[in-house]
Amino acid sequence: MSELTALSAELAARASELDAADELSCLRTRFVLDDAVYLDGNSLGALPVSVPGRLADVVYREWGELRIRSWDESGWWTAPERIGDRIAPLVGAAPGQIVVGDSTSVNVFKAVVAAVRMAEEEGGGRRDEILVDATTFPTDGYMAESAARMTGRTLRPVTPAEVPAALSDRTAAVLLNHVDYRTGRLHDLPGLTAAIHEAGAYAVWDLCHSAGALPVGLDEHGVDLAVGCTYKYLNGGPGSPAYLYVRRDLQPRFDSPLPGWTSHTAPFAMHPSYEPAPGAVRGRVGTPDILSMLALETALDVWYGWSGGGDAGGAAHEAGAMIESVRAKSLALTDFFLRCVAAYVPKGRVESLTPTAHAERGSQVALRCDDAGDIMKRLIAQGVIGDFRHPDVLRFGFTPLYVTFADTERAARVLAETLEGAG
Ligand SMILES: Cc1ncc(COP(=O)(O)O)c(C=O)c1O
Ligand SMILES: Nc1c(O)cccc1C(=O)C[C@H](N)C(=O)O
Repeated sequence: MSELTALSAELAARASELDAADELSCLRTRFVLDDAVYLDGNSLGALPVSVPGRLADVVYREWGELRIRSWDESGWWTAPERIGDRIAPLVGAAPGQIVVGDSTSVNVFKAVVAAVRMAEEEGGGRRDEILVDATTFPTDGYMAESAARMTGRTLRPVTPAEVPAALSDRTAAVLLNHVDYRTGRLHDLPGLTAAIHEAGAYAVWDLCHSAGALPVGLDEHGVDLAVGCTYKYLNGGPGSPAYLYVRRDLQPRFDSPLPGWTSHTAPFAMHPSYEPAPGAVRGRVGTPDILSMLALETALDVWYGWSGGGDAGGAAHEAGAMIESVRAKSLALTDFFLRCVAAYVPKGRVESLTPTAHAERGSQVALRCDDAGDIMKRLIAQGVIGDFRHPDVLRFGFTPLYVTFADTERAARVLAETLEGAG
């Protein structure tokens, strides 16, 4: 037996052991998957088995038969806050602080402008600077730039590591990503939020790449505002609505730059003047996108009833406990992937951009190599689905709800064969 074959047999055996011991393994059958290794759940989560049936019921019965009555009778009108409360335990928030709707981009805009307006209330125009993560997914930067222009502030891009030194009594708000979309680096949300507060500024976090993959602790760490999408680790489907978290004590001061009628305290009174609703409702804009929203609601079932369910409080507790289990598996998967890559791929052929320290790692592994675009095409053709991020990054996302250790070993092995074949 060659050295590589022996190594491969050993890693495959280890994968079997890890899969056998995995307490989340029963959840994989709740998703529609095929023979491919799906490592792109950090871009679009897999389809939960329960969603098509639920959507058919929403379309044929709730819309087709009940029609307009469904806004009340089927709970459509209150869906944004109800589903917000289903997401809340996954990001460490008590109920009543998250509203689902719009895209992440739109929620970034609402959150940043609202944060600046709060800072202005306290310090007038003296707080004239917004800090933004210089390494951010671009949409956050574009939105922050527009928010800065609209509020008459200066936008200053800095890396998360530079934030503490960049903070001053001029800082109004700071917009950061919890996990970097390119490298998979997990930033220090507790430490950075504390530093931002120390400077008297407001912290806005983008949770797109962390929610559903690791505990966030929004309430525990005193985060002011947060946003995130639901189509990655929350498996809500393509274009499923995003969410906005506004900490409870800040809600009365949340002054939305997009005060649509559904955030009015009496939307059906059709008043000419705007009076914001109390609570999370204040973060709404227009009519909720019910089909996507109810698909998301069903997709979130996987987090509830994992080990029996119980009452609402018990279910929230259970979802909170499950995210801890998901985090443990996520780290085990990414550790194992890095180990397999180190074993199979010749030294120097790829360079990992993802930190090895658990405290600094999200739920993806990013590998740099010059021919990444071509390599990813070849990988996909062989049933290993990751993605390519310009100019030279191979990105592999690990969704612990449905990715196995056997998948992980196979992905690394196919990657090594592909890299060898590509010369
Ligand atoms: C960190 C981050 N923020 C924002 C977005 C974009 O969100 P949306 O397209 O929902 O506005 C993405 C991915 O699409 C992202 O990765
Ligand atoms: N939102 C996406 C889309 O509509 C099409 C393709 C990809 C996406 C993504 O989510 C990209 C993702 N945020 C990323 O981290 O690259």
